Amino acid sequence: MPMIEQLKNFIRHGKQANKHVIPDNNYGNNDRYPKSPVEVENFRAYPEIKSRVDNSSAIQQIVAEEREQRNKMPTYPGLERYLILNKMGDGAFSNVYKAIDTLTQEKVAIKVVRKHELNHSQSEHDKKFTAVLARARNVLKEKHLHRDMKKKHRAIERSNILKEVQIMRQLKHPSIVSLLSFSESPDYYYLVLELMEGGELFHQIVKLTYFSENLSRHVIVQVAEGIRYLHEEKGVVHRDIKPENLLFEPITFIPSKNPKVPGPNDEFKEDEGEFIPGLGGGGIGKIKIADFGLSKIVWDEQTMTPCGTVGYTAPEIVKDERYSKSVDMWALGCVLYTMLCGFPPFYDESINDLTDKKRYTINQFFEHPWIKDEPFLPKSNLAPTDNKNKAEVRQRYTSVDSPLIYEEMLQTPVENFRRKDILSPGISLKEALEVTYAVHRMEEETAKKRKMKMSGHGGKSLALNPFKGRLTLNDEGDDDEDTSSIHQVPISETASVTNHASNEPIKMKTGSKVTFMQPTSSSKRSKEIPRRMAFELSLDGATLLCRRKKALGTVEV
Ligand SMILES: Nc1ncnc2c1ncn2[C@@H]1O[C@H](COP(=O)(O)OP(=O)(O)OP(=O)(O)O)[C@@H](O)[C@H]1O
Repeated sequence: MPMIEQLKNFIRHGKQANKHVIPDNNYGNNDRYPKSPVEVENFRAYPEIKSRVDNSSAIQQIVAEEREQRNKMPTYPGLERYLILNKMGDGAFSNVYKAIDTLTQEKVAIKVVRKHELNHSQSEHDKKFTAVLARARNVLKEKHLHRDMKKKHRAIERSNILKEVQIMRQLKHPSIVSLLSFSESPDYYYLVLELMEGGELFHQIVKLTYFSENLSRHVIVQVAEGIRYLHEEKGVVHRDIKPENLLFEPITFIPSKNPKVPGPNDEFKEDEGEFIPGLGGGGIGKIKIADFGLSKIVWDEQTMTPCGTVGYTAPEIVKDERYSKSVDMWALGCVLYTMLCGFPPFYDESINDLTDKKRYTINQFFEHPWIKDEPFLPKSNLAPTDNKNKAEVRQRYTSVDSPLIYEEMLQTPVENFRRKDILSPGISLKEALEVTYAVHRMEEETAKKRKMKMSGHGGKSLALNPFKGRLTLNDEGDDDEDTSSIHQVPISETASVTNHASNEPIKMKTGSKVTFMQPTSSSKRSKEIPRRMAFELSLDGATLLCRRKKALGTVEV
């Protein structure tokens, strides 16, 4: 055992044995160490180190080492109960220390938040904000507005800490760092947290180059469990899921017994060691979500209704994407990508450029080299069926390969490429997935509508016409007949879900309104889909349809 650890053990147990050994105040103060003859006696009496006591020079060395270490640690009024060991990390307004609770002997992490910096623009965070303000001021040219914004910012930061505490207090889950206690002094807020000795997942990704699929799955499932708890049980959206905010408990690293021999084109990867399902690998055991500084409670946990005054919450607020659970789901995907690849999906040195890297527009998609540089794909200015294009592709292809294959492929009916040996007769995987997505979307849209209705803003509520028959999902435009904004689910052209009761196909479009249409309706919305009989899927047990059936009473689907 390293000397320093032995001393810590001594401090821990020695304190239990005799309170006078370690005074309960002045961390970093040399008086904390046994100096008086009585204390030295106590020190010597402690059995675990008795064998070493005879070697006084060794003890002195231990004490000197620890003193040196401890002298670097700051002292905080109100934290006398804790023995601060070392700094584990920091944030914009905080330092996080590893410490020992001398009452319980438990190791903890203490996040010390500087109130002063919440009130003065000294931090990096504030400097950035000042720069933004300067830009805003140039635009606004209104000083009083600038002052208001600044004040507001400080108030927001302060309330963020308290909000973080308020949210964390309610949480109890194996994938979430627990808040053990909260206190404050005139200058600081103290958050005593469950200690995650491994630190940030971020560093481990860097260390191991990237993670194997097994390890990535091990991590992401735990994070997802935490997110599910936050979203489904607590109505909380974290909003800052990233490898820096995912902390881990270390496990012993066991070097790979049969290291994979890398191929000539394989990227170098650090050995991540043996992986044990359920336990972990790469030194990573349990994973927990930390840092709730940007979290929001979006749902009332009791009523499971949107926060805010029900009935007065504007749809914009209810639907606000910044508060949406999908924000965390997006981040979850980014974390998984980062673990598997070793770099994030979106990155740029410049913050401004980075914020531009968001989802592709459809035109950017077509401009991507992976699409654009493929010579045999039809070009956007040439429809795939365009004869000129066909001729061009044909000419290129036949010049490099067998013209026979090309001809053969052209003549082979598409049907022949369908795999008939999977799933139930007549249903392809693609169709199955498309139906799944469509039904999922329908459920989401219905839930959204219900939410809006509950908050009193479902003005254009679910005006379901109880006509037995085809089901269409219309856009939010309610009664307006313009169908230009209706997005067809891919399925609509290729698949249908049969209503077993009426034997009518169910037609699906995306959008937030659900309306039953007369089978014979000539409305623009209900563009007929050729009835495709490629597959049938029983939706008798589908929640959405069952609910609807219940609501309408007369409709059988
Ligand atoms: N419970 C913990 N156990 C171990 N280390 C921790 C713990 N909590 C925080 N840390 C370390 O301290 C760092 C900063 O903590 P945290 O993110 O909570 O602070 P913050 O002030 O909110 O940071 P930021 O300004 O980056 O949001 C973490 O990234 C991590 O390295």
